[in-house]
Amino acid sequence: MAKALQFPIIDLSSPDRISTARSIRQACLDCGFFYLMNHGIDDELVQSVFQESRNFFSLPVEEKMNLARKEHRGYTPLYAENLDPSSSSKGDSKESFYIGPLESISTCDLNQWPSEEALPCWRSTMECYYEKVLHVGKRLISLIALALNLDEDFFEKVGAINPPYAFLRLLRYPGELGISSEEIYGASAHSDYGMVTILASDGVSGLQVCREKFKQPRVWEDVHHINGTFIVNIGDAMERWTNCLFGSTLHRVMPTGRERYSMPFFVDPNPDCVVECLKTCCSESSPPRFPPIRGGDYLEEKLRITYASAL
Ligand SMILES: O=C(O)CCC(=O)C(=O)O
Ligand SMILES: [Fe+2]
Repeated sequence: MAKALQFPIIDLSSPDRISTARSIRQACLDCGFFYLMNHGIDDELVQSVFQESRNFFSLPVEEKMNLARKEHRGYTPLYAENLDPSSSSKGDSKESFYIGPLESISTCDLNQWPSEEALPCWRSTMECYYEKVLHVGKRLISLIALALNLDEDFFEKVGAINPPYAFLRLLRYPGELGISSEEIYGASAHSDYGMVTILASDGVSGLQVCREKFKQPRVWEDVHHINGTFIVNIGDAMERWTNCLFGSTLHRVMPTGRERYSMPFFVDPNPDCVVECLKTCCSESSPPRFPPIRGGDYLEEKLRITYASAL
């Protein structure tokens, strides 16, 4: 049995930004995960996105495959991804749908959308949620900049979020899994690749975190759902910027026998932005641990490994 874990709760509506930034800093130093409350997105909207997600995943598989993933947008079937190729050769037992930058943000819309006949409110619901959660992401990133003793618009100035490069991913983990000789994960152990991830889940358990990724054996702790909050975690780009001061924490989703829906929103750095160690996070005794890298190059390489290794 995994131990249960309680992350700090950050109140996004607090007028005291300095104190909020201080709490975020502590959460990022401790484990890189926290709950976000009073984020300003109505639960009614979140529930309608879950409902539209259920509507999509219950379409016949041929119809879903008409929207098969291209340019990182669209549908990926069960077992098509493997987030930790070292732990299992079979892919992860989840299906997903990715929505990238919208027409209003990006010069070209590469998204794929289900037909209006099949799912009339789908696109407008997803676009509405995407815009709102992106706004939350931008507010969080300016608080993270403050938490790093930087100007609050630091990540804008270095081109990380203008234009923003964020992906909403709808996930469905089936309840029933067939018999397999290998251990099957809903999502195998990984850290997220971008700056920050904002996760909504339907409350079904399964998400686990390993707070010390370099320690063996790994200790996994259950993450509880708190109604009305998002779970936020730091991704690899932020780990590289901060020279591991803010670590990207390993997490995974274990099958529990119950169907589960979740929707992570990944705020990745703009592909042209160079992610390099912040001056405030290195010194002679603590030199940069990673070379500078274009955000796009890092993401492409991680996605290539994720999809290449699944059967
Ligand atoms: O489904 C979840 O709760 C987490 C999913 C996740 O970690 C991911 O997609 O990166
Ligand atoms: Fe993740």
